[in-house]
Amino acid sequence: MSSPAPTPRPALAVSCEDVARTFGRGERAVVAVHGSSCEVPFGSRIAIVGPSGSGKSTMLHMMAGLETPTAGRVSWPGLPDVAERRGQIGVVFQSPSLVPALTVVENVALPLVLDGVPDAEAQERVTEALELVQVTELATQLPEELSGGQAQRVAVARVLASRPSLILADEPTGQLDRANGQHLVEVLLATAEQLDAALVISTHDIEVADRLQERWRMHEGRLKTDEAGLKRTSVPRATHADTTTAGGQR
Ligand SMILES: Nc1ncnc2c1ncn2[C@@H]1O[C@H](COP(=O)(O)OP(=O)(O)OP(=O)(O)O)[C@@H](O)[C@H]1O
Repeated sequence: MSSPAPTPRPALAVSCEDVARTFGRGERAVVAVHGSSCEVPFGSRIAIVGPSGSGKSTMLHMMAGLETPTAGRVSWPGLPDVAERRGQIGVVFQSPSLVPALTVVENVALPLVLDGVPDAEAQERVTEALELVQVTELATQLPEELSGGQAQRVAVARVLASRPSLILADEPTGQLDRANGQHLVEVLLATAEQLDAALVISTHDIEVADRLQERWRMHEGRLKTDEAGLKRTSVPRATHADTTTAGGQR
């Protein structure tokens, strides 16, 4: 008797339906994102461009599940297991946010330790990630001993070591010179390729955006995914969505 066919992986890493995010209340309320929708399939390479304050970080944080939308919903059809999802979504923050008391190697290993990855495998992944972003020689340094650009590369190594299937990078090259910035984008692209991950990068740098297959634009809190040059044909919509809505996760 033949064994049952494996369940195909749903195509979408994340889907946002009419999401909005307001900070503060009353007169002080700031609408960072107005109703915006998008779909990010596994394997896609997307740049989000837009001026400072247009809502790029807020949008990425909602895609990561770090911010809860005040309206609309975010779902991760291809990452339905809430417990596993934490390790599957890798976020590179605008500022590196390393743990000050831990060395570079300990910072990169931390998520793996927390996820219970066996020591030998964790060590292998950390070594590989440090090599990829070319910071091996900084392994025993503390964050306070690093330049901004070095710290950002370490933060990227920490994400790569987790081998995520959705990589969300917020201005990852903002603190790097041109050559290092280009190298980092190549590393993110190569890693996404290797992992068949979705990669979304917010950036002000048009050279970075040019390296990616699609370009979306944020303007005054509204996301436009249909600019000229956008080339994705239809993406199959998954039927079982684990969802974050206004009011929290379910
Ligand atoms: N936690 C917060 N509390 C209050 N307002 C916020 C908060 N986070 C973001 N905002 C506001 O929401 C708007 C969008 O901010 P966001 O950081 O998402 O923009 P951005 O496009 O990523 O900007 P940049 O390119 O400068 O990082 C801005 O007006 C910002 O001041």
